Amino acid sequence: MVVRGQFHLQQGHFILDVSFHLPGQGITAVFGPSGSGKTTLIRCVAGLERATPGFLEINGHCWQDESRHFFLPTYQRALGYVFQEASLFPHLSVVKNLQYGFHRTPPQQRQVLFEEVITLLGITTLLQRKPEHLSGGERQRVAIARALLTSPKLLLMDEPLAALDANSKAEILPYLERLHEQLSIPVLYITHAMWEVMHLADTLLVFEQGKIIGSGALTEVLTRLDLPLAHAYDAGVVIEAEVVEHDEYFHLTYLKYSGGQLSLRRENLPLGQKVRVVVNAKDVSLAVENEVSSSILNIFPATILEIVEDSPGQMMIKLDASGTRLLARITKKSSVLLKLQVGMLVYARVKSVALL
Ligand SMILES: Nc1ncnc2c1ncn2[C@@H]1O[C@H](COP(=O)(O)OP(=O)(O)OP(=O)(O)O)[C@@H](O)[C@H]1O
Repeated sequence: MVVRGQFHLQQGHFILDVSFHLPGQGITAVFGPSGSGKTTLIRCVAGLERATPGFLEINGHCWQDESRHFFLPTYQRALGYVFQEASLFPHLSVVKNLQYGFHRTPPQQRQVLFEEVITLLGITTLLQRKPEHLSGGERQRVAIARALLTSPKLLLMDEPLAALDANSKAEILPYLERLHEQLSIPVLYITHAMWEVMHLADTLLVFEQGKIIGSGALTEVLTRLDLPLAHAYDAGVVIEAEVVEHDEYFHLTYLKYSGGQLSLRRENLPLGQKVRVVVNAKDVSLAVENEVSSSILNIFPATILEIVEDSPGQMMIKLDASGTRLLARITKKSSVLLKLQVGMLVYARVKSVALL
């Protein structure tokens, strides 16, 4: 199951020139500076622009193939589109807004149940309200539900949280996470916020000046030292882990991940719960010996994969800690004093692990 495409489109001075091959499920975050072409890509995928050459196939369904002059118009593409501002019909109640899309999909093509989507987005108690009586976060949850109820083969989300305040963003994220766990629809998710990428993305597409400069699994792309992301202030990695133990005496929670165990401040989470944690490059220091006298709890043996100058006087080090990628930002002076080299075994000391 894959989503693959290729578009070439000129608009004024701007040229979109991309080709991509993405997993057929999960969330692909589309990330890049303003004006780099993210919305243009989504418009091509939706059939709102006709790129030539152009090709698009969604899990075996061809929507465009210019080599045989084939272009499926937007209204025939089974896609859901969620924008920054939820565009609900103001005169209809929430339930009528939802039924509108649901009933337009022939019963034999429906892939989701009405009740299932309402429960998933937590909107059961909002059904009789008019959109004007909903908060921004609630409106956006209804907009997502409405898009899902059309049984799309692809969900396009163009900065769906950008217009919300911090509280509404935090309120809606768990619903997006659930959507991601429980539905197998591929999602293209445009955002400017690294925080959202780290929370939600499985795959990352990085845009610059109309081109895709990086694409692949989230951490693989986040740790590519030739891309700007690994040199941003908040550069870091995401680790998928599971809660395995709580230590009441020391007020710690232990997480298991593919490379071993991590501890963090006691969190009220059930055992077995899957979580994501972020380890920022600025919170990782390196030692050439394992100092047992250190106050740091999370220390991992790791091999240096790459070393590059990050900014004047600062180095970015890419590490492999038993199969898990880490980034460490250290001073150039420390790098010279420790005689760091590619292939060397070091100890990565992680000062802080943040639960997402
Ligand atoms: N109809 C058009 N005619 C000419 N240029 C256009 C047209 N539509 C978009 N552009 C230009 O194409 C470029 C890419 O725009 P696009 O909206 O895809 O960027 P973006 O990455 O989504 O930006 P943002 O993050 O600010 O939404 C911009 O330079 C924009 O000015």
